[in-house]
Amino acid sequence: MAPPTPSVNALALEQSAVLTRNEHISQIIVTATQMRDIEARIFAAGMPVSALMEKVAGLIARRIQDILGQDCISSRVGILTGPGHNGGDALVVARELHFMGYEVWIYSPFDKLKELTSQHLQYAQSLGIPCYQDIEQLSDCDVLVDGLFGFGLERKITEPIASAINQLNEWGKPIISIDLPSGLHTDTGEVLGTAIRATYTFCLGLWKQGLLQDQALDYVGKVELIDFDIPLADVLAVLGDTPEIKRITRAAALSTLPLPRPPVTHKYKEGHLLLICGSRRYAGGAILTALGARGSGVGMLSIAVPESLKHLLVSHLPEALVIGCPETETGAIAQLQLPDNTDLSSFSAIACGPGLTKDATSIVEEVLTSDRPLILDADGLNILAQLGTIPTLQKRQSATILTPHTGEFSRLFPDVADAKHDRVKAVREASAQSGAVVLLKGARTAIANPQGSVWINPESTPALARGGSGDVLTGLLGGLLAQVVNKEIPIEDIVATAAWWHAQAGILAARERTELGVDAFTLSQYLLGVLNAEGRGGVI
Ligand SMILES: NC(=O)C1=CN([C@@H]2O[C@H](COP(=O)(O)OP(=O)(O)OC[C@H]3O[C@@H](n4cnc5c(N)ncnc54)[C@H](O)[C@@H]3O)[C@@H](O)[C@H]2O)[C@H](O)CC1
Ligand SMILES: [K+]
Repeated sequence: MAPPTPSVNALALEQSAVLTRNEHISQIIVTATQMRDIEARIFAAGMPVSALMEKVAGLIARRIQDILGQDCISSRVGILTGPGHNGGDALVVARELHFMGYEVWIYSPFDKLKELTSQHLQYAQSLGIPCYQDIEQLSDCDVLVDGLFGFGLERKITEPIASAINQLNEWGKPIISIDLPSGLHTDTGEVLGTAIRATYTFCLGLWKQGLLQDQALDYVGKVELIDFDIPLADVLAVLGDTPEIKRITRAAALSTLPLPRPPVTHKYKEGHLLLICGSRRYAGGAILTALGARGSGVGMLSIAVPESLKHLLVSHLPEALVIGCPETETGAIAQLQLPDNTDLSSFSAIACGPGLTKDATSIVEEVLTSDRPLILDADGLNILAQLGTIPTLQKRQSATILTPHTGEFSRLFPDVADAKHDRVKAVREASAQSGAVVLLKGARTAIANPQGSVWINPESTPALARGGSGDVLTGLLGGLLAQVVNKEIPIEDIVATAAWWHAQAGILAARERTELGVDAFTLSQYLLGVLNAEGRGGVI
């Protein structure tokens, strides 16, 4: 008798469960130690190591076939094999590509191999696949598969492998790295001696932390995850209570957006953001921050600027309530002169800093005493650093978000780990010490909360490396925060969504205008295009 047809609900639940598992796996980032412990659980549960290697390498071989295309004859594939199971993976790939009809050549410079790796080498040779110890022998290959080292790399790569890797990089041929580009530290992404400059990196099972570090970006190429069905239970059992490090994914970012809006609402229910920004010297920063806030869809936007900037802001943002404040001789805000019957607690959130100059110290001190969720950026951060980051923030009870770039970060947190070496560690320490959510800008922006959880934005564009981009982010984040701050969403998730949204707008703009065409004003105009591209133009 045929098994009962699962009800639509059961299928939907199963589908949603699969999506939940896949979505969760795509967010998780692990260290080498965590990966080793997770794989140990799988082996302890009975999965033979050789079977897992066969499964993984089969998936890799099929992805390579997708990339090379079915035209096997024209592709000579060079397989670089190391002493461990990364090399084992590569040798299984060699065998499978050989059976698919590709011309395969192997580079195997190591004498001592792990047992399983040694067996695969022996079988590949028995099939007549040429095997060499000199990298020059593979100089005619069209594409190379890098199975030298994976997450087992423990120390600096030395000769003769270092020279072979440098030679490979000089050839400039496409290189597909298995798990990580050989030579990259699995956790920090630093180069251990030298490293393969990959065209593609097929990360196996779970995202390795090193692949998402700024210092790895010149080496990883286009990264993708090869999911080999690691049970989520095994992952969670190993990660346990350790604070998570997660990739900001599209699904996670979109889930935080205040969409769809309730059919019955009004402008004050959709958040009221107070921006405090600008000076006679930096009027543009105020405009760009305000345009970022406009792009967030915030219900009401108030902008406090020096009086001499008031008409300029009104001309750019007629919908905003522009508050002209008394100004210093240098053209900075001297006093926050809010409209009658309003004070700082009248707003859902406050964003303060872009273009302020350091002559607005008293203003930053005032907003720090407010009970509102507060974002500090640019000169707001420089002034906080002068006031003393930790002692100043320890007095605050409400949510604080800091959005420094690396330079501002080192001024704010001079005693914290070097943000250039290990951004995850640095941003975690800064958040724990300050009690603030800290967004450390970079090619891979990292966000930490005081409990040690970290979000990393895995995708951005060098097009954003322009003056004013950060101002747009501050406004966007402020507007988003003002809309959702009362919706029981963790502050770091809101910050992660703003970082994702901002980067996606840059990517979208660069796709249409090249990486040279994304000035900050243009960036602000592409913000809503991201949601349309995601098919979320206001409708789920
Ligand atoms: N765990 C598994 O069974 C599976 C792992 N997968 C793949 O295998 C690697 C991890 O394998 P492992 O053998 O632990 O490490 P590596 O392959 O990276 O090999 C490291 C190997 O090299 C030695 N070594 C370390 N540093 C150096 C150095 N600087 N110079 C020379 N030799 C060095 C070290 O002693 C090790 O023996 C993982 O990335 C996956 O690719 C499969 O995907 C699934 C099964
Ligand atoms: K590798």
